[in-house]
Amino acid sequence: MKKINIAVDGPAAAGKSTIAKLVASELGMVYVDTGAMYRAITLAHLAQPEVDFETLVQNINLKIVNDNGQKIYLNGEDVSERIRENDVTLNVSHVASQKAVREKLVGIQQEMTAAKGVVMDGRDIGTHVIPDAELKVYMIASVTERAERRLIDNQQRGIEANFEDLVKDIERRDHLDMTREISPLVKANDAIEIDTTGMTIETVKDNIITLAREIIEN
Ligand SMILES: Nc1ncnc2c1ncn2[C@@H]1O[C@H](COP(=O)(O)OP(=O)(O)OP(=O)(O)O)[C@@H](O)[C@H]1O
Ligand SMILES: Nc1ccn([C@@H]2O[C@H](COP(=O)(O)O)[C@@H](O)[C@H]2O)c(=O)n1
Repeated sequence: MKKINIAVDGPAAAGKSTIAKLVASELGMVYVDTGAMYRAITLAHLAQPEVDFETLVQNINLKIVNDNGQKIYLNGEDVSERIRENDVTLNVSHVASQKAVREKLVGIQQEMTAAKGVVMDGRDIGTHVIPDAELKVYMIASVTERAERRLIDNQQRGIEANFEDLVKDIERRDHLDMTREISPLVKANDAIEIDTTGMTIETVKDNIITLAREIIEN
């Protein structure tokens, strides 16, 4: 069977991680959530705001473990849940705009995808990390639907949230991610756009599996 990489990009809370995880599991591929990596560096920055980004990333120990999903360890500590909290979410787009941070993480991500067989989600996967990915998906949904989904998500994780603040955060983060100088969020020319507004998780997953199987089997 042909081994492929799948890039899933799109704005905040569009459903990228949920769908990427399910697709990877069904196709026996490895799932990688790159947003978690930027969040982990943000956590390290919040602990040492006086350290410049170049020094910070040189001295960081980031470990990604695929264990029915993804776990992320920062300097030996499992921070998979901690990185979802509001202080990290508020600061992550600023940290992700730094050249030293992007160079470090894109390098790690390209190593992870070199042997193929990866479903990777993020903002610059199809445009910069794996521009030769066999399948690229650009996933979008209306801001209100994304905020409603994230509200439920946060409530389930025990993170304080309200709908209006979530709309503002999603719009603010999308704006920063789409207008930054290095690798802004943009749809790759050869990506297939899927608007998941009003679609179930199952339907979105099945659509991508169909697209992937066509490539794998031909
Ligand atoms: N098609 C869908 N229908 C309904 N809910 C969905 C759908 N896709 C995802 N969700 C839910 O929306 C929430 C946000 O999804 P997810 O975390 O996968 O988005 P994301 O694009 O990876 O977000 P971020 O980039 O901010 O990490 C999750 O709780 C997920 O279960
Ligand atoms: N490839 C990526 C992935 C993420 N980012 C930045 O991280 C933030 C958090 O990502 P989530 O997917 O966990 O929401 C995101 O808002 C981006 O600022 C990135 O730059 N590139």
